Amino acid sequence: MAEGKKPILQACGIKKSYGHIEALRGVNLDVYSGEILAIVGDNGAGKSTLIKILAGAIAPDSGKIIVEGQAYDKLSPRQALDLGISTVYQDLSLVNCRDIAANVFLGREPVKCRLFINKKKMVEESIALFQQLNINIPSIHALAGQLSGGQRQGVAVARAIKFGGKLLIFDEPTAAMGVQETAAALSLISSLGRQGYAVIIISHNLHQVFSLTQRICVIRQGRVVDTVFTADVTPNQVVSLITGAAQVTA
Ligand SMILES: Nc1ncnc2c1ncn2[C@@H]1O[C@H](COP(=O)(O)OP(=O)(O)OP(=O)(O)O)[C@@H](O)[C@H]1O
Repeated sequence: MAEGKKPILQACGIKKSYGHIEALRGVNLDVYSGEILAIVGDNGAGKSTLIKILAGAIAPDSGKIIVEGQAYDKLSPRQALDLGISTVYQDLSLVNCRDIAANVFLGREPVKCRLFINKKKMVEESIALFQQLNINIPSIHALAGQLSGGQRQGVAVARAIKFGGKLLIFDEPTAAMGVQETAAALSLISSLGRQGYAVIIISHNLHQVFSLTQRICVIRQGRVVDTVFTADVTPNQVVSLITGAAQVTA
């Protein structure tokens, strides 16, 4: 990345086994603010294991996670969130029977007079956030259960950012979305990079990876085989890195 720029997050020598399966065999990764980085690899390569470790959902067997210069052996989910690392789940994290503002503030509602939930503040701040992120929603008072997949993802992103998210992780962000929703979700992710957030996406869709990212980290059998600038490679080269097939040159 840009010379002199410090990574917001580094994974150093991360190893993780499940019984005799070595899911990660010493993974190194740097992530920078303002970049969208794809992690690609075949099924079972270790992508999900890596992001679960970064998000504090599982602990590595060894290695370090360095966030803004501070090294950790492992993170708890709470610690990861407090450090600004947020995984954006489109389905699991919203309460369908509550409205959008309630979902943005879920569990961290502002109070007034030390007693009452300050709904007005929640609504105003949610509206401002959706404007900043250019997310279209039918109404701030709509219930989460009435939203499309893309809009739900928007609410999840708004919540992550509202509570200090600096590195947003998306696992297959457009899986199960229609064409229009996919376009809106990709445009939102793109704008996050432009606004200075760090973004990691896991995707099997190389077309998406090439249209969205600045760098691509390829994982094969638990190892990072290469991290490349998207502009410097072709999709075929990335496929070769994923599969380990030798490059055939004309
Ligand atoms: N909880 C678990 N228990 C046992 N083995 C696991 C567990 N989670 C992952 N693995 C194994 O670890 C390896 C890496 O899995 P992981 O889910 O990280 O791969 P992935 O690259 O995300 O794959 P996919 O693209 O299919 O989601 C695989 O061999 C998988 O079977």
